[in-house]
Amino acid sequence: MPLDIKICGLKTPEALGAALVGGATHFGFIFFDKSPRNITPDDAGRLRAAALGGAAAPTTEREVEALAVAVTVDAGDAFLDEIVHAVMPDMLQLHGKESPQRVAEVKARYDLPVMKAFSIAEAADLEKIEPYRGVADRFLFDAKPPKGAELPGGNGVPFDWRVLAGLEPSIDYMLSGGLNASNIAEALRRVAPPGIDISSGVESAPGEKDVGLIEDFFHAVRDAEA
Ligand SMILES: O=C(O)c1ccccc1NCC(=O)[C@H](O)[C@H](O)COP(=O)(O)O
Repeated sequence: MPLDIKICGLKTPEALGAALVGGATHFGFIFFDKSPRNITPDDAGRLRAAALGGAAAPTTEREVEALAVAVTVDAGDAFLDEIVHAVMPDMLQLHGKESPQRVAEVKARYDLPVMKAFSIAEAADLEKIEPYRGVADRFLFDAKPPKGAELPGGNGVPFDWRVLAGLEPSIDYMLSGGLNASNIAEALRRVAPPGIDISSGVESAPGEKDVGLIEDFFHAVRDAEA
């Protein structure tokens, strides 16, 4: 199976263009006002539209097919309505404490696939996914936020990937948390995840995506795959 690659926290056409040219299968927008990657639904909608037909327009079929992911944290219906209306995302990523019932409700309300994020530190944390199986379409395994961190994700810290060793092979997920061009080869070798997700590792400062770092990351992924 080809590896899914999500570049998250995009705010500029340049960064989105670099992600698409590099071969991202997913691109993420963060709708969380405490995040340095926060973007308004209207701005994300414009960026997405530009990616489909403007300055950052894709030139290959693979780029056109990349999926827009809207990332929210315990968002209510009114905010989700606004995001879905403005962005027309292909997938919703729920990165808060959403219950299985809430995930099911969101899926049904928007008729969109949902990726549910979980903070992982030890093998026991994986038990939390059980009630979400058959409800969420995909999981995202991220590190637990460091003490005092304001963000549930995007903290640039990895977790111990060995805890994924016992995971059932049928579970579809993205590996996330502190990935970068230097550690992605080891992550792919050790974990062989169906997908990977990166944000801080392609930034020059919190929330500032760097086109050069995005390119370096894709080169590292392609070298590791070769
Ligand atoms: O990135 C954020 O600022 C963020 C804020 C609130 C909820 C989720 C957030 N990010 C979600 C992602 O999917 C990130 O890509 C993921 O946590 C990995 O981030 P990083 O460790 O920085 O690569």
